[in-house]
Amino acid sequence: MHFTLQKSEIAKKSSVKITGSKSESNRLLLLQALYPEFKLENVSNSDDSNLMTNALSSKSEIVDIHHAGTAMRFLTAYFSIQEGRETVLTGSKRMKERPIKILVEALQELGAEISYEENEGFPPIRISGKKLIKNKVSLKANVSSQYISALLLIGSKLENGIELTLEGEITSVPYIKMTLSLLDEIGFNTSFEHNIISVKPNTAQLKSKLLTVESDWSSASYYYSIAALSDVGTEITLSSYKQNSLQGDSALVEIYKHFGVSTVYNKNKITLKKEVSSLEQLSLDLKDAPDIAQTIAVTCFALGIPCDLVGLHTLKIKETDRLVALKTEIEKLGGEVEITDKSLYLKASKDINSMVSIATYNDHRMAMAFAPLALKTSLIVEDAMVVSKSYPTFYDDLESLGFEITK
Ligand SMILES: O=C(O)C1=C[C@@H](OP(=O)(O)O)[C@@H](O)[C@H](O)C1
Ligand SMILES: C=C(OP(=O)(O)O)C(=O)O
Repeated sequence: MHFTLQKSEIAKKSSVKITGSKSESNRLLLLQALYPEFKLENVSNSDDSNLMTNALSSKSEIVDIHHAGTAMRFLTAYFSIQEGRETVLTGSKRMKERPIKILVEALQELGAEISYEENEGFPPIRISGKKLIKNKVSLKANVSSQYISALLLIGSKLENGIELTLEGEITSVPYIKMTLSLLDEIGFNTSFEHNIISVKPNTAQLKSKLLTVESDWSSASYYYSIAALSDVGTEITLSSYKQNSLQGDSALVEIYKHFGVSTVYNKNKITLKKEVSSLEQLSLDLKDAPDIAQTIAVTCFALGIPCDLVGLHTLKIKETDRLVALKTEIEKLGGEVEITDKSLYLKASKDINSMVSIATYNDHRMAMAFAPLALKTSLIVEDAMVVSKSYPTFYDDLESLGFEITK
């Protein structure tokens, strides 16, 4: 269903409670399935986390994880060590185009039995769960950090733990560190030095524990964009966040200072405040925070600020080719964009075309990144509920700020 977002004004002060981080939730759900002794709170209510929960308790041979990339990668590792269980792990049409060979080969090297059901290197895959004996493997680290996190998550269950040697440039590093920090928090021993990562085997009895998932920083990015597009003095309070986040997208705090958005931490809340800014152009390397590239590109377009974004080599294999999708949709609105396989350059623009229909390509972040534009002009968001992949209540929360949305 398409939603129309009328040109809107938002309240001077508003607040929103955002669901738990999808990335933290999907790691912790898997770890909880391996180690039932701990409990979780503020788990993400996203489709992807619900799919993860259901997949982990599924008894059927075919497990379909739709568009959920982290679930696909993490569950490939998980089902590889479920001794005696045969699983066909599949997903949406797009999931069948998202590569998994690097992870499958690493698991096979450790002794896993995995075969391709359709195209070599891509889901669906058939996994015959067994005990993995080996513990050392090398893999390419510049395609997706999710392969590395998947291996680390099961590492503690292997007889001798796991030791990974990462080849080439390491991408999306904060997501790897998040995995290690969560393992540390539960009580495992991990290390990450240069290009070697290890998780020691689980020997001692783990203590039961309540773990609280921090709210999602990628979801917060849309409010940073809204604040950047708002009048000076506008304040938006978001919960529940912490200053020492495990999520790399908390880089938003520094990045949005360029747009005049300051962040004040108060207990478990952050307040974004729009101040005067004189930004003329922006250059950023987003290899550590790929999921906020769309948000930042649209913020710059809305403000008529040229930007040069690099480190975007992972964007082509996400929910859609996000580089092509951004170029196509920003150009419909009147902008001019140049892309390569790993970068995006947006020229300065003055006018924004009105009532443009934004295609979302089964990508939640396309819908959410363009929605703040309603502060500048009316627009249509196609297949608007695509947002449920990570943030099901997105439009209700925008309405609470003052956005006028015709559903
Ligand atoms: O591990 C994770 O939770 C994620 C890692 C990142 O993927 P890549 O490492 O493929 O860039 C990110 O884009 C994705 O949304 C979530
Ligand atoms: C890339 C994303 O998710 P995934 O890879 O888990 O599908 C995302 O949420 O932006």
